Amino acid sequence: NMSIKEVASNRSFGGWQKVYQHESEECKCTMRFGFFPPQAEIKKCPALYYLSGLTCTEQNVVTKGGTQGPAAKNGIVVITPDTSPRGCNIEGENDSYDFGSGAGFYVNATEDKWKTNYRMFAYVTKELPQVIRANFGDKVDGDKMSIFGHSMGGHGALVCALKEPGKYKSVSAFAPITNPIQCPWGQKALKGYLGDNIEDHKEYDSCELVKKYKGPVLDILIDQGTNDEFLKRELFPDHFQTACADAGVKLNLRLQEGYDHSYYFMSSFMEDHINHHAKYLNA
Ligand SMILES: N[C@@H](CCC(=O)N[C@@H](CSC=O)C(=O)NCC(=O)O)C(=O)O
Repeated sequence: NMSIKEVASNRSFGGWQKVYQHESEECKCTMRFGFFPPQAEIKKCPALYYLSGLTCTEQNVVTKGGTQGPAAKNGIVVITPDTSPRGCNIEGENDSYDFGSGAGFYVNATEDKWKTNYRMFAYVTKELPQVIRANFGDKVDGDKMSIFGHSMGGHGALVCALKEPGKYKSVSAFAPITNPIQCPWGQKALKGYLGDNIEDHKEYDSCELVKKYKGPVLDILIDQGTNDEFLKRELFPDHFQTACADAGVKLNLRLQEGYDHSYYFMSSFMEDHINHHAKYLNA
């Protein structure tokens, strides 16, 4: 079932910021996503997917990310999925901010309790692009996709690009969780969704995945605030920098003086990220 229902529509920067909902086959629940097609009436636009962080729905970036202006300027559709399945009645799904609802971590879960619904990797990389193609074939150029995200969503974006070589024309991230197998947020989520085998966790760890990446040349942009309250405990951009250097993958890691982990930080550099993707999407 590819049908979608509009739940919000607001004029913005000459386009329309939409929110849709649909019944997801992968997540077996109703999922929402933001959709901003700036020049829908004029030409088919390439698509840029944005993955949000812990506690977010599709709303956070729609209202605070500042994506619409730069997306309109570059003629890019921005698609912003939710961070997890919702309302699945799984025991414990709402118990913590960093696991379950709002914290899908963009994996395909294998643990019994979670595996039926928590399939955010398949949802983001396969189902949602199919839904977009089926509903907006006239608005969106389905062959041109890129991906970026924040924190848990920065991890998600890097993992999607590294696990699906060639699917995305470019990738970038704000303050990503780059080495989840070594940080508390990542260890909790990967153990909870995937079980105890560390080899399975490595399949969703950017530092591990970049070591064996064999796809088209990547040019990764990462912005990281130096006053980010999660930098030392959860994010480890230096680990990813070393892993990229060892693997010969181009990474532009920019340390932004005084910025924290919030949307104030991201909205400050949103235009740079969308310009980065435009270079590849509009080539
Ligand atoms: N003030 C925040 C603290 C936690 C936080 O910064 N959450 C981030 C994602 S963290 C990693 O994935 C976030 O995007 N929060 C939502 C927001 O709109 O800022 C909080 O209490 O959420």
